[in-house]
Parts: sequence; C-alpha cells; structure tokens
Amino acid sequence: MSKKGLLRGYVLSHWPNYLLAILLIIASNIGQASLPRILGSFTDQLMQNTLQMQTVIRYSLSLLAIAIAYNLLFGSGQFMIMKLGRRFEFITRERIFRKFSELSEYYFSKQGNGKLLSYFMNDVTSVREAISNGVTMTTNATFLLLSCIVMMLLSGIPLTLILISIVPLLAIPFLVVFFGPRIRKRSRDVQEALATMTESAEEQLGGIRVIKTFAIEDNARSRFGATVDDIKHKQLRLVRLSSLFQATLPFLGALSLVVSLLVGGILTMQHSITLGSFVALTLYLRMIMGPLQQIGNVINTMQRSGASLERVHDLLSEVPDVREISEAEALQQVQDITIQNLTFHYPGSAAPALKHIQLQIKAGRTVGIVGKTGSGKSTLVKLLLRTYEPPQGTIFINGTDIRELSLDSLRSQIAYVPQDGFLFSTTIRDNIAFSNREAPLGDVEDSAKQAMIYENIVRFPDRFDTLLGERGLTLSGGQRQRTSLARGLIKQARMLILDDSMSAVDAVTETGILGSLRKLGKGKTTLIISHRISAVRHADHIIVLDEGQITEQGTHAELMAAKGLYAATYRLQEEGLHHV
Ligand SMILES: Nc1ncnc2c1ncn2[C@@H]1O[C@H](COP(=O)(O)OP(=O)(O)OP(=O)(O)O)[C@@H](O)[C@H]1O
Repeated sequence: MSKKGLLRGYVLSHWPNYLLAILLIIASNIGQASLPRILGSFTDQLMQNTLQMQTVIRYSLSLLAIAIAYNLLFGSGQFMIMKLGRRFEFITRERIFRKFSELSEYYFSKQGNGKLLSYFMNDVTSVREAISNGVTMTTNATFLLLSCIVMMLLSGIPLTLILISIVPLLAIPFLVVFFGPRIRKRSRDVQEALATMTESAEEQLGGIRVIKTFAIEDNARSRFGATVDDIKHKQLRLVRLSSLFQATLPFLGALSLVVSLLVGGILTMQHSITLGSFVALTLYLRMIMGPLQQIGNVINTMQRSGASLERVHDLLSEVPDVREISEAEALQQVQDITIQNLTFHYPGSAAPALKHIQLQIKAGRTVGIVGKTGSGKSTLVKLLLRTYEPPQGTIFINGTDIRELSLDSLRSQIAYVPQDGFLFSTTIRDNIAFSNREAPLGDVEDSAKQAMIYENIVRFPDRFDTLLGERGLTLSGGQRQRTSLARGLIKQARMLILDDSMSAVDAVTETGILGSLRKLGKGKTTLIISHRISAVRHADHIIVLDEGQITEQGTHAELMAAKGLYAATYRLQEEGLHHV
C-alpha cells in the first residue's frame, strides 16, 4: 500500500458520504456566490430609482433565505466531513495499536515510548485534520471560486475585466511550489523535536526518584531545557516561513482589488458597465480572497500532515521480525524441549549472546540456570518464547522446530514470570487474573497463597480489590514480584519459567515458595533462572552459563563435587547468608 493509499482507501470506502457532503458544500457555495449579484442588481435599481417597498422586502428576504440555506447546507456538509475524519482517527488508532501488538520486542527496543505515543497523538490527529479540513476547504474554495466567476459573467461583468483582476492571483501556484516542500521539511523537524521532548519528559518523570536521590535536578532540568529550546527554535523557523506564505496570499488578493478598482472604475465612469456590476465585481473579489486564503491553509495543513501520514504509513507497513509461517502448527502440550547447537546474536550486535548451547529439558523436570549477570540466561528464555526469533533448527518442542509453531499456542502453553513483572493500574485481582479475567476468586486466592503474597493482600483495605498504581497502593519490590508470580501460577500452564522472579524476595520466603512449587508443580516442566543457588539446588538438572556458553552442568551434588564456578559461588553465597 502506498503512503497515499492509506487515505485513498478510507475515502473510497466512504465515497457516498463524502460525495453527499461535497454536494452540500457546493450547493451552499452557489447560494453564497449569488449574494454580490443580488446586491449589484439592488444597486442598479436604487440608481434607477425603481425601488419599491415590496422589492426591498423581497431583496431582504432573498438575502435571509440564502444565509439560512448556507448555514444549513454548509453546516451539514462540514459536520459530515468532520465525522468521517473522526472515524478515520478512530480506525487508524486501532490499526496502530494492533500493529504494536504484532511487533516484536526488538522493534520496541529501538523506539522510545514518546515516539510511539506520538503516533497516536500528533500524527493521527494531524492526518485527520488534513482530511477533514482538506476536503471541506478544497471543495469550498474551488466551488466558491468557480461559482463567483460564473456569477460575475452572469452579472454582466466583461470577461477581460474579470481576467485582468484575477491576474495577480495566478502567482499562487508558483508560491505553493516554492514554499510547499520547505514548509514540509520544517514541519517534519518540529514533529521530531516534539517526539524527542515527549520521550525525554517521560524518561525524566519515570526516573524522578533516581534524579532526586542523586540530587541531579539541575542536570535533569538543563537536559530537558535543551530539548524544549530545540522545539522553540524549530517551531520559529516553521512559523516564519508559513507566516510569510500566508501573508503573501491576501496581499495578492488586495492587488487584484487595486486592478479592478482602476480598470472597473474607469469602465463605470465610461458607462461601459453599470454601477451595480462594478459593486458586484468588488464584492466578488473580496469574496474570492477567502477561498484563496483557504487554499493556502489547505496546502499548509497538507504539508504538515504529509510527514505524519508518512510516519503512520511506515509504521503500518512495518513487517514484524518474529512472525508465523503460513501453516503454523498449534502446540497442544509442552513436552520434551531440545536445544541444539544454538548460537544467537542480537540484531546489530557483533558478539553472540549465546554460543553452541546444547540442552535437553525432559517433560515434567525442573531445570535450573545460573550464571553471572549478562551471561545469557534471559536470552535463552526469550528465544524459547520467541520474543526474538531463534535460528532455524535450534529449538524443538516435542520434536517440532518452534519456528513452525503458532506464536499464540506456544506462549499460552508457557507461564513466564519475569524479574520485573509489570503491574497495571487496576485491582490486585485483575493483575493476578491477567491471563483469564473470568477466573473465580478462589483460583486467584490459591495462586496468591502459592506465591506467598496472600497474607499481605488480605491485610490491604480492599483485599483483592485493592487498586494498584497511580490511583492506588504502591507495592514493595518483593510484593510486586510475588504478585507477578501469582499471575504466572494462575495460568496453570504445562511449563513454568521463573526468570529471576524471586530476586527481591527474602531467602526464607523464597524457600517457602519453592517448596510449594515443588509440591504443586509435580509433572510441570519448570525452568528456574536465578543468581541465587539456593533457588536451583533442588532442580533435576542445573546448567551454569558463562559468557553465553554452558560451562558446567549436572545435579547440585555433581556440580559441588566438580568444585568449579558453581561450587565456588555456592560457598560464597552460603557464607554471605551466615554473615547476615
Ligand atoms: N535487546 C538486546 N539487544 C542487544 N543485546 C542484548 C539485548 N538484551 C541483552 N543483550 C546482551 O546479551 C547478553 C546476555 O544478556 P541476558 O539478558 O540474556 O543476560 P542475563 O544472564 O539474563 O543477565 P541478568 O542476570 O543480568 O538478567 C548481554 O551481554 C546483554 O548485554
């Protein structure tokens, strides 16, 4: 789909409504354009002293009828077009959100939140304005101009006089060609600077606690100030150019009035045209100035929205880097997992995050993964969940390459509990029953008990209905982790992955949770990633990762006997515990 196709597709699918709206506006313009003609003929009758009370009333009523008709017709046409514009905005926002949900983590890691939000806020609005104002103003301007010219001819104004008066207006297309691309470039600069500012504001607000504890408010202010300054500078550059452009248009209109006064005045004095025709001509030229300014505005709006349309189009055409093959298989149940010679580089990264990983995870077994920070533990899980696409022929579930599985079936079979499980600003119950909003309270309570957060929750004022986040309660790090763990457990998936999900929980609680998981999780395949050996020591199999490679593996006893990194880390951590 081309950039313009996004708009064209929408307009074409609503063409009857657009057509009706355009016809209403055209009809209103024809009525409007007859006003100067009526006033011209009124002037002529006035000059000939043929006016009677009845005629004056008739003229007044005609003007009133035209005004009312204009109001109704133009108002309805504009309303229809504005409504269609709002619908476009609504549909496009939905499409953008759907696209966001299809895109992979890699896409989001490259884009700041501010930039992503500006698609919803600035870009969609700017395109909507362009189609709403664009259609209304273009129709209005074009047909008012045409109607005025036809009416001028019908009013007995000679064609040469009309053409001479209009000559100054012929410069407009040249001005448009000159100013158009320049305004567009400056407008794009402003959009980008705005996105950077939103991003910076969001980051500073998100990190406000860190900023305060490090007492670097001045630093933060000056960094934010620089982005605001940049916007001001770029906006002024844009405003300078677009003001010059917009001011030139009325100037040309005024010039055409000067010509008409000069030539039309002489022709009136020579009685070549009537005074009424001369009055009508000046009124028409004044009337034409409005549409001319509108043309300028339309062009400016179009220029402004061009960049936005391009951005929205580029986003909607973005191909997700993790996608299903056309005949993806649905995974029925996670059983044996085989990882075969898996080497993985993050996009754009020269060093591999994982090197030649060979691993068998038998159904129903618990596998522990330990390793220093940055050793590749989370990367392994991300590949298993296809957050990033693993190379072909490296990860198999039940003998099928996971790249041949449907994403939905793969992810719904696995309950993944990350270290920093995000909690939404809603109730604790909704946060836990995230994968199934209909889950009965009993199930929510059971999983909270398994995650050892139940006792905390029942002490909150509204128990499971307690609101979290901005409008509610703030949980401690450990409480957040256990709530997120309960969210994973309620899913009742065949496979559970705990990715350092108890790092903020004290050792005693951790032992309690692991004990209950061992009891209740019988038959479930479990992957426990941890820095703490205490979390994995009871696993059936433990692997030690170091710089993306498996350096040791076996049971706790075997690894202790091997006296390698695992045994050394264990002793260090045990010592630490004894010193607490
Ligand atoms: N999105 C990414 N893009 C590029 N490199 C990444 C990305 N995520 C992780 N890495 C790199 O891959 C390597 C492994 O990271 P990973 O997050 O898997 O380590 P980890 O063992 O889980 O660490 P931790 O215990 O601190 O969570 C690191 O060198 C990290 O810098």
